Amino acid sequence: MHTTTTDDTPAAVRIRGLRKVYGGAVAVDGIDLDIARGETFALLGPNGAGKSTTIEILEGYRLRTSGEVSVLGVDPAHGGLDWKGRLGIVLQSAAESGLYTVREQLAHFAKLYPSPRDVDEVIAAVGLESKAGTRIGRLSGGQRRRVDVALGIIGRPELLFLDEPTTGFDPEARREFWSLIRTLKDEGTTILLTTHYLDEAAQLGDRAGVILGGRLVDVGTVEELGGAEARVPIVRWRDPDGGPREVRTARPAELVASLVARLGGEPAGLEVIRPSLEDIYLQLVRAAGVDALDIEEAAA
Ligand SMILES: Nc1ncnc2c1ncn2[C@@H]1O[C@H](COP(=O)(O)OP(=O)(O)OP(=O)(O)O)[C@@H](O)[C@H]1O
Repeated sequence: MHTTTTDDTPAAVRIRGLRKVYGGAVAVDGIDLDIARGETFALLGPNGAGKSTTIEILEGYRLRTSGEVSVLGVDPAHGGLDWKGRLGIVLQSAAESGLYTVREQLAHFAKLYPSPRDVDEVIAAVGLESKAGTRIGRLSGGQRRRVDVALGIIGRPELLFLDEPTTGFDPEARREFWSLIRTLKDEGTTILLTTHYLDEAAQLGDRAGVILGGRLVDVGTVEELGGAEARVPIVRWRDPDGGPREVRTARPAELVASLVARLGGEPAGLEVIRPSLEDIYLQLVRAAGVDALDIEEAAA
């Protein structure tokens, strides 16, 4: 039977004052966060920001230095097998055996859970039907990543951790993966996702948080992140002398109408841009002074 939640904790994840220090280096520096049951939360941040460390503490893979953490009502540092069976985990890099076929590996893991999904359904959901009988060691990088995702969902988890799940996916596979995640959401699965693909966060996340230097610098719905100011549209055009112009205005239509009147016709190179989540994220990262290499990697 599917494990029902008997604890009375309203949040799936509750984090207070979380810190992790490796040697002398602070990787996570006082994070507070609640993730509601059934919510999909996207954790964003450049390389080395502390996302994986945070997630791995929640999964029970790493011990925290200090702070309070509760995952499905349990402290992950003391989570037993029952608790682990309620989680689905897709690590950043997985180490599944290359010797087994996709179907064998999934069938093996399915046996470890009280109420697993059907192996062939999961294989189809991650788009590996044609590779079900192939040894994992002979799959491409993106196909192996799909096996990781399949292993993460085979146990019908209440809470699914996805650490950069679509790295290496081709664009079509990413869209198929998004539709799989929407199905899991509809079934009530709580999902904590890290990703460097901002469109993925915008597509899937009910809320998102940005971690910089181990601190959560902003949390909000995907529509709210960065604040209203960051979302003001940008109007760009070229003046008759060729000079580029750019104005941010909440009333772009008014500005364009006045430009048309002033220039006596269509402004050259006219663009009205509404900042995307990626633009807003990059503004946040730049404002925090994170170096350019990390920004480029994060946006890549
Ligand atoms: N086992 C470890 N020992 C020492 N330092 C570590 C260890 N794991 C991570 N760190 C350091 O902690 C910081 C946060 O790393 P973490 O892997 O959590 O970042 P991240 O946000 O997941 O990055 P990425 O996007 O590259 O996966 C980094 O400075 C990293 O070098």
